Amino acid sequence: MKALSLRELEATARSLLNPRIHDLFAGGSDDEVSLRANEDAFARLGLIPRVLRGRGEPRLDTDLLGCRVALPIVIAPTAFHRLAHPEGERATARAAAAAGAILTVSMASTTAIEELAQAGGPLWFQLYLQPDRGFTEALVRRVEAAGCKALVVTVDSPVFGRRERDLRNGFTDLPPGMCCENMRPLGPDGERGPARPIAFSPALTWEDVEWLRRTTSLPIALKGVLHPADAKRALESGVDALFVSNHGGRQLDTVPAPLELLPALADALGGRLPLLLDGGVRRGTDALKALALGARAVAIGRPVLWGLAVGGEAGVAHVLALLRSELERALTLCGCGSADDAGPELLHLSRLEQRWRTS
Ligand SMILES: Cc1cc2nc3c(=O)[nH]c(=O)nc-3n(C[C@H](O)[C@H](O)[C@H](O)COP(=O)(O)O)c2cc1C
Ligand SMILES: CC(C)CC(=O)C(=O)O
Repeated sequence: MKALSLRELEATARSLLNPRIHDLFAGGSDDEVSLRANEDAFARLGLIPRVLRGRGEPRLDTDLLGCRVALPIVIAPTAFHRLAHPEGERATARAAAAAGAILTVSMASTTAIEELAQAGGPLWFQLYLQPDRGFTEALVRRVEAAGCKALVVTVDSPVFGRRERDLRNGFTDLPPGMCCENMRPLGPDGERGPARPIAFSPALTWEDVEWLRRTTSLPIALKGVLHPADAKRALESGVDALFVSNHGGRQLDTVPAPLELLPALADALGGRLPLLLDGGVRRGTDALKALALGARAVAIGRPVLWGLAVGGEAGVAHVLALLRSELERALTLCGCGSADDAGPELLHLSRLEQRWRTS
């Protein structure tokens, strides 16, 4: 029987996965306060529907960084899909292409970007800026040549978060035969060298982002900008979008849920950059709440890994189909014909929040 919800799918994935792999995917950093906060924030925010608006069947298609997509739900970058299913990222890419959804390929993908491009769907590529600019530039050229439509630069990882589940389980490395395929430098004849480790650098600055801006004409999204002052700074660096994300609660712990930080970021930017949100999106109503608070789209991380673990390509297709139909239903129940109709008036804000937002 197919899972009726992402929660059911998560439970099935848990029963199928090796517990160390399950923990690697499910876990957060330190006390996992942010991890829990992400889902809780959606549950705590209520929706107040509008009625009798006659908007008909809702439309989900939209534009994201120059890509026409079938739904405002993006696949967030997650590492190591081949640990979830033997076909790994290839299965994810095929499911995303069939659904008309963007797949953001992780820099820690266990499949080469050229192979994923064969699925034919729109791809974004997630980058950790490496201190070796020559390597970073070569990788950017490689993903440009593969046809990626945007770069998603993750900026919340000047050091890797401390994930105690992995330390307890002794998970330190990928099994033999698997590596971060895009970290293998291409030689002059196209042969691939050994994979380099991904470097996390506390020395990176806005100047590195500006260097990247000068180095590529691809749209650039910064992932993990949470402070309104940084959002304003991002405008000056010439980037094209921000991912409001706490890395699924895996980097700095006790960072509030992105949903709670979204209004202040939207206010700071005043519509000058599109915002995407990830962290804890498990229902169509969650996506609707983020859209109502000003996100252009949401992204999902772990649900895709659960789908892969349970059913490979069909499992990921099921994840996207469930969220799609739930979002359509939520929009219809709220009297919306599209995400454009969804605004903060649909949200049950506390009196305190209402006063703050109107002051
Ligand atoms: C197993 C796993 C691996 C991840 N790998 C990456 C990664 O390689 N790069 C990155 O920027 N974010 C990575 N993330 C964070 C996701 O892109 C995303 O921010 C987060 O998973 C969203 O929260 P959700 O899992 O609750 O949907 C990873 C998250 C998980 C759970
Ligand atoms: C292995 C890492 C590069 C993937 C990551 O960002 C994460 O696990 O959160």
